[in-house]
Amino acid sequence: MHRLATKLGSLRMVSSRASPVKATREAIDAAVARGWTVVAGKEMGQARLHKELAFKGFKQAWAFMNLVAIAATDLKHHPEWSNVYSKVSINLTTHVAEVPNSLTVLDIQLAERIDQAEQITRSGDHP
Ligand SMILES: C[C@H](O)[C@H](O)[C@H]1CNC2=NC(N)=NC(=O)C2=N1
Repeated sequence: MHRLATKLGSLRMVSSRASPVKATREAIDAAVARGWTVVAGKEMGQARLHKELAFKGFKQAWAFMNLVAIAATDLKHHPEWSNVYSKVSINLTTHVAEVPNSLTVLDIQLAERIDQAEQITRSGDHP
């Protein structure tokens, strides 16, 4: 009995998080209209949304990244990004998309939150 219980317990450990669904064409087009680029996935990779941002300086770039970190934590969906001084380069993709090699609603939601974070940061007074 013990072994069966252990086995069942391990099964329960499997994440119940459903795979995020494919983003709609309209949502992707809206992101592209806001400056995002769709990069087709490589053989093993996933399709991704890409954006490059330039800020006034490092502090403003960092303030932006801090806002994005909050959004990513909320969504449990995280960017693949890099920062060089005032520049931030962002890729959004879903590791376990329901439809392989597709952009998902989480990529779209995070892109929307990133664009809000950009507007907030640029309206602020971060040198
Ligand atoms: C358990 C955790 O929430 C998952 O592994 C999340 C973490 N952040 C993530 N971020 C991204 N971009 N894709 C994912 O599939 C993903 N999965």
